[in-house]
Amino acid sequence: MRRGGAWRKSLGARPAWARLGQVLRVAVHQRRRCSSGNRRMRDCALGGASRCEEVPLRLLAGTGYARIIGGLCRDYQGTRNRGYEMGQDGEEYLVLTLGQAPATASVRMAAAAIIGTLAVVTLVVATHARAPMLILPGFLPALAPLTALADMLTAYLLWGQARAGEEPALALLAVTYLGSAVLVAANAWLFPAAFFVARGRMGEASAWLWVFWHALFAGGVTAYGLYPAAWSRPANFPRVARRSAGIMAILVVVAVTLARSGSLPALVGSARFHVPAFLMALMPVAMVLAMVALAYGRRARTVLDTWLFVAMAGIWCDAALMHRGAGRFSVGWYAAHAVSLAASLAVLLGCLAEVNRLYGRLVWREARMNHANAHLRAVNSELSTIAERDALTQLLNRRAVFQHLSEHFEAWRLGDAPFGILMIDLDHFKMINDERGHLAGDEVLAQVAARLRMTVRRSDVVGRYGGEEFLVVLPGTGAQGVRATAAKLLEAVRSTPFGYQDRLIPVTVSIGATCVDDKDADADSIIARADRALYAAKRDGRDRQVWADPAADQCA
Ligand SMILES: Nc1nc2c(ncn2[C@@H]2O[C@H](COP(=O)(O)OP(=O)(O)OP(=O)(O)O)[C@@H](O)[C@H]2O)c(=O)[nH]1
Repeated sequence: MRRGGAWRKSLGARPAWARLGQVLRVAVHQRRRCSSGNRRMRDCALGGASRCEEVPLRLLAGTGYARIIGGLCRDYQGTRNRGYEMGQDGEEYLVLTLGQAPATASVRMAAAAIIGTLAVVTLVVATHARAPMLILPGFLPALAPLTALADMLTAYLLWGQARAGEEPALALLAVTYLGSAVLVAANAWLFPAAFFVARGRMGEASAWLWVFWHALFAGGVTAYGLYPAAWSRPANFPRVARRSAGIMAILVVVAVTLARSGSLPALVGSARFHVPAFLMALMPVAMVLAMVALAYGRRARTVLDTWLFVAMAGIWCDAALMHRGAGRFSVGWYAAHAVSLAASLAVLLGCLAEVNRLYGRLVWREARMNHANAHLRAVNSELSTIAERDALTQLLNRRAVFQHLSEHFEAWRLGDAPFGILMIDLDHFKMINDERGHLAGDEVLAQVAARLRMTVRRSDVVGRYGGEEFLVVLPGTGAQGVRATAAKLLEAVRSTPFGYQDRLIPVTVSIGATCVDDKDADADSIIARADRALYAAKRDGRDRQVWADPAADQCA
């Protein structure tokens, strides 16, 4: 059974509880989306036998990615591997481009409002389209560069998106926009009296370039709309990008050459731009075909497709107004060019708005993540303190001090200087507990610990090894230094009694001292030796140190 194979595979490395939570979140989410009654969407449900289970999954639950994957499922069935890349840890991550981000309700409403406005403007202007207007020679030279620039920027934006997601269809669209920019520029360049003094056939070349430009744009968008989802593989990206750029370059060169050759039928009659009826009839049909391709080929559900739909609607209005107008410098002609600039801006501005919106979300998400990370770091450091420290004395606990000892032992084995240790035990501590209570005992322990810590060097390691027993590790210290330190500690504890409430409690300690030896197999054997010395110190009368001689005097 194919169902859910990839999902399970990609979830496989995670703990069972995390997998269950993730699967449930996706299932709940997709069921919610599927409840709209749309069969295709229902197919996307976790248990459905659609192709959406081929969508590799690396969900970041609660970040909105589930929704996007739902959108992908619905809109791009069978687009296996598309828009994904392998992370360093071998997991697949979603790469979201504008060609995949689903259009939000507000984007759709804005697009619908713009199309409505365009339709109304076109209807109103169409009734006066034939009226002649003042001849403004600077109009086209001013407008066309803007249109060409908008197309070029759109091409640049789309190319970036295409490369990021390795989407061949987006590359095709980017190349279409680039070709369109070149033809717009050529159309304005060859327009009579725009840049050159008018002569010859009254700018036939320019008129034909206008036709080629519209035909090429409609053709490119249709190809993008009908681009088979099954071919949308990253592996196809370089080939499709190269081929479409090559074909577009040939088309543009052919269009400019043909337009300039003078071999095409005249479009401009009596100094007026007049496209023959058959061409004019073809033009809106081509636009409508492109819109149908967008609506049914790609379902126009993504941000990009939505704005592309607006652009096509604008160009349809442009062609209709040109058709209704009475040639150059009529109301229809002026309005058509203005609408065509608006159409060129549609995708650019729409996509920029989306990029801004996504950037805003990214910034917020990053801020939230930084905050969460800071919190995590604080909790981690608190946890490691709890794990390492003894709550009563704030010294290292037994595990941590033993860990330090083991590390020093390993370092010594690898050639570091020898070290010594002191095993320190409070004398008759039971009596303090029995006579003054456990709270007094606790207080004495804490104060002794602080005094031990203060007496030794910063680099020495002091830990609470047991109830009233402390372990001190003295790195880089020879026998003489170890003995001297033990003497200092005996004196530090003995010299000043410890205060508890308004009483002074005299305390002494016994110390077993030793240093690392060649015969030591591990840290435990040093501890055992120090322990024996401590026992001897207790036996010999307490308040003293006893040196446990290693066979070979490493510490000398
Ligand atoms: N208040 C307090 N007492 C503790 C703590 N840990 C261990 N003790 C007590 O320390 C005492 C240790 O008693 P013993 O092992 O007989 O040692 P001692 O009385 O110091 O006698 P010597 O070591 O032989 O000098 C016991 O009464 C333990 O209950 C602690 O965290 N707080």
